[in-house]
Amino acid sequence: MIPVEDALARITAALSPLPAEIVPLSGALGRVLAAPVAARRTQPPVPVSAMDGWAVRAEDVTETPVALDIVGEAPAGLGFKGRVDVGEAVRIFTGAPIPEGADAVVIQENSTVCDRRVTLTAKTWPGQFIRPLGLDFSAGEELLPAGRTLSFRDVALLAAADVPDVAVVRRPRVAVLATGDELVPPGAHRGPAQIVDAARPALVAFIREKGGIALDLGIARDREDDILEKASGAVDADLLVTLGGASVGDRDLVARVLAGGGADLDFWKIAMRPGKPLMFGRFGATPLLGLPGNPVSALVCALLFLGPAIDRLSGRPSLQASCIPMRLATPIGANDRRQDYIRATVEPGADGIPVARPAPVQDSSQLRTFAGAQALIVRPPLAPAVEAGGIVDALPLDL
Ligand SMILES: Nc1nc2c(c(=O)[nH]1)N[C@H]1C(S)=C(S)[C@@H](COP(=O)(O)OP(=O)(O)OC[C@H]3O[C@@H](n4cnc5c(N)ncnc54)[C@H](O)[C@@H]3O)O[C@H]1N2
Ligand code: MOO
Repeated sequence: MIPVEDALARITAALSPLPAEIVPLSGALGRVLAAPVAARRTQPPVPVSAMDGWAVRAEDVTETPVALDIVGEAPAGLGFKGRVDVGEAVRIFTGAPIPEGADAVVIQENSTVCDRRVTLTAKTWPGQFIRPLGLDFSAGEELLPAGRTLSFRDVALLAAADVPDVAVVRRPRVAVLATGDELVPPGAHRGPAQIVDAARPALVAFIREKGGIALDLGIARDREDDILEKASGAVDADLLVTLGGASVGDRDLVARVLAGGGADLDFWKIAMRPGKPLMFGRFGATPLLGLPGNPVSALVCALLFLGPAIDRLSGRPSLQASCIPMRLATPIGANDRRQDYIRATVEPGADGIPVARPAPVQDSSQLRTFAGAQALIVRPPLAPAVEAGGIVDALPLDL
């Protein structure tokens, strides 16, 4: 059994970011930049007004009230073609270029208009309510780094910077294959003791949530030919994830069968609970992550290993949540040699430290406590017992 950190390091070292492709900005949300993006224009491209009001020479408005001649209008996107001379004002709107000669804007709330004259009732100073050239960014400046997962805010920035398309890392294609004679898909006709395949739909969802493309290879029966045939559907995938058949039972065939069919295992079994029989290697040219069958084991391993694997293929730094200190609501015993991930709900703590309440039973078949968990308490190998009120490390899930 290898430690969790070693397993993670071996998985990420065996994978590299996928090649880039160009996508229009309309399809860029959630994609990962393959290269830094620079602004293609300066914003604002000229000094502009930040308010609706009057473009003036500040030195004409040092004493108020003062009446100025209205000599024109500066709409946004167009501006006023002439200049503002001594004793003159131009009607201006938010975003419009500041006319030549003007160096301040008086907001319209501080003005009254009579005939072709405006009376200003508030003093101003050079630069007031003017957005200088390049206030936001300048052409050629790097706006976003490679590896950035694009948010809707980034889309706004790139659009404003006149960037119509971007180079992003190709989406990882991740194939998922469940194994087991006992499994039936949710909703299908089944025998009284058959088991519903819960982990495969969960993995498909997880892969999508991580920005990958899930290739659902279905359920393979516990037969060599079926496992090999279905696994061969991953030939174009960037990663093959299998579920189950990883342990020592007579029907736990996955490692054996895939090895016969060209798989090369780097490791098999890690010092972790749940999730001991985790495998990693290659099936032909395709990287292979073999998750244990117990559904909570499979999905905790997905969080800890599949997530970072997809991040690595996607060319982004791993977004894995890091541990934070939490206070224990109930005591936990000393740990053995496997790093433990204990499902817990979380309550606010009086001193600001969140309080983690471990589910009383931690069987790796119990999906309800997994769905309801807000954190996984991480117990390193051989960690001593902790009393109620003691501090533990925990990985927040979706607090
Ligand atoms: N004698 C031993 N038995 C077991 C050991 C061991 O070391 N010695 N390890 C246990 C641990 S820990 C785990 S985890 C499981 C994992 O074994 P497998 O990967 O071979 O999993 P299966 O036997 O195929 O399945 C286990 C269990 O989970 C159900 N299952 C499988 N796939 C799914 C799915 N897609 N959705 C929902 N449930 C699934 C399956 O029906 C079994 O009930 O082995 C322990 N045994
Ligand atoms: O590792 Mo198993 O995952 O303890 O149930």
